[in-house]
Amino acid sequence: MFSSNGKTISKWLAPFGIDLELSLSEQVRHLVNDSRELSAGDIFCGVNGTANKGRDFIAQALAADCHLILVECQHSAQHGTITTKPSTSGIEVAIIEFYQLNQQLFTLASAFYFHPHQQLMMIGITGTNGKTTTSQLIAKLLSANNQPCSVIGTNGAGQIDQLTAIKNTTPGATELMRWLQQFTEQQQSAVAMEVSSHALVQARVQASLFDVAVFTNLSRDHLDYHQSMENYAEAKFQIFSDNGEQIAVVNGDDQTAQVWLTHWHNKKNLIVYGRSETVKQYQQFVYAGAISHQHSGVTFTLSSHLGEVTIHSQLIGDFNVDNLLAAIAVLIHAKVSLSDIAISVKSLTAIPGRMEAFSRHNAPLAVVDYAHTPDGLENALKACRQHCQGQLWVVFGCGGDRDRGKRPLMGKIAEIHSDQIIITNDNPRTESPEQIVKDVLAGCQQPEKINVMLERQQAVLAALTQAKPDDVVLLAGKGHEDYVIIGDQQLTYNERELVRSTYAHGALS
Ligand SMILES: CC(=O)N[C@H]1[C@@H](OP(=O)(O)OP(=O)(O)OC[C@H]2O[C@@H](n3ccc(=O)[nH]c3=O)[C@H](O)[C@@H]2O)O[C@H](CO)[C@@H](O)[C@@H]1O[C@H](C)C(=O)N[C@@H](C)C(=O)N[C@H](CCC(=O)O)C(=O)O
Ligand SMILES: Nc1ncnc2c1ncn2[C@@H]1O[C@H](COP(=O)(O)OP(=O)(O)OP(=O)(O)O)[C@@H](O)[C@H]1O
Repeated sequence: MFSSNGKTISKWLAPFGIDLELSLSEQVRHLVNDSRELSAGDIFCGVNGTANKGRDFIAQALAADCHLILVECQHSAQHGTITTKPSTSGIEVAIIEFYQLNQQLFTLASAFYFHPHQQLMMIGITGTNGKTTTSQLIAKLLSANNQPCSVIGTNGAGQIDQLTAIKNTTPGATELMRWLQQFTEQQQSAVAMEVSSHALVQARVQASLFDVAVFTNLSRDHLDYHQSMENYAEAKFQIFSDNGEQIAVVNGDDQTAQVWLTHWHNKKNLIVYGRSETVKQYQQFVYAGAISHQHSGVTFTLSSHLGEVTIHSQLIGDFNVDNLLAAIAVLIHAKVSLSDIAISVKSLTAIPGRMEAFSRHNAPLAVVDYAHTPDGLENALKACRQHCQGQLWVVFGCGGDRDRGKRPLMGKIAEIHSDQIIITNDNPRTESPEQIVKDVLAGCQQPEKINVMLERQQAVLAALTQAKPDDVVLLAGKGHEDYVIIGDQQLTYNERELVRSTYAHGALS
């Protein structure tokens, strides 16, 4: 049996106790765990999930002319049992019962694709906020320093200027290994990938995958899935491996990280970053001091265990200083000199939809940002305030069919940190938009500064028109997304384009 790149994988299933001889001339394509994505020649891995069982999709896999079917079985005694069924084109396809297929999928996919991660510096970034930004900063900075680095995350997978959309922030093991194999073929030397708490709990990835594990911060999110903050923190902690080789890069200013650090007295492979002097106590540290904010960005003194350098960046807001520090720690680990780091940071531009600022003569500064959690909104507003001479406006909403508890918290935060508020649609999905707004308003006490305008484009244009040139308008929640989900419909909506075209051509009166 041969994989798509021609190397033999005839012994692929032997370590899993499955003795299957397939003809060496047969060509197989990819491992796929979703029947909706199968093509002829693929191997279908029918795992059991939270809602479905893999064997429910055997018929689809046969209809897709797949090469082989692995299907998760209930009992270990069934493991390795092989039956056959004809595919649509009449070929007998082997169906192999596989015990704990879901748990084994990572190892199975790694072996199938010849452990591509071993040829790459694997950088995993986890935390409630900052994963996308930090991963893209790392990729841009490493690539600028002759270490081509791809990304995998919310914005897609691939090289930073040609991302392909993917279903999950952190793909399942089969899709992940396929991407990694592609990156090795493209002569990439590193991958900066976002690691969601869901992926860690569901074993889509293993800690041992990562040469570098970055933790940004922890705040309230995804409680519908994790139930408690303790479970959520434990999920994030799973990114750290105790094999002694992985380097942990953690935010020393974050309370959850501080608890972990107290247990890590003797941990050698550790870089602690932050904006508090306390991070300097660690053997390896990255610290930002003397931070100053200008219209053109931020300037700070970077101190580290290797020395000091002045950093200027066009990015705005203190949390971007944190994201830069995390990225700089990774670059230091990758042996990039401090002076080269300073040069490459200077030419970095904002990541699309992440505190991306748009300006026009005689119009307010508009900042498009993906903030959609209470903490994210608060940080984005605080960052905008640092750059605001007049009034601070915010246009935001909350998603439907998701964590309802955060809605009044976001209302309250908007009220505390801004002068003018327009509450609008985010992705209401199947919930009533009016009810979502009511939930947001439950956290508010100053109706005089709040307007409700459900149609999002109208809300954005109203804010840009009514705000004064020295005001700042934060458009929070959509970021890079190019749609709004209302009911079951995904409608085209691109906030970055809306602002760009309004500022390029539109009349603001
Ligand atoms: C709740 C959850 O996390 N579900 C994830 C989980 O699916 P599941 O176990 O529920 O799958 P299932 O529906 O029971 O189906 C079982 C198996 O049958 C397959 N299937 C299913 C239907 C079908 O027609 N054919 C088929 O083959 C599925 O691909 C799956 O392998 O495993 C799948 C494969 O890895 C994931 O794609 C899926 O993510 C769903 C789509 C999702 O929306 N997850 C969100 C909550 C998530 O993971 N988000 C994080 C980012 C969070 C953040 O914003 O930070 C992420 O990493 O994306
Ligand atoms: N280090 C940070 N700390 C706090 N907030 C941040 C940080 N970095 C970015 N943010 C804010 O959080 C929002 C989400 O940022 P980003 O997309 O980088 O995080 P994320 O962890 O990838 O989130 P998601 O998985 O939801 O995309 C940003 O739009 C910004 O407002």
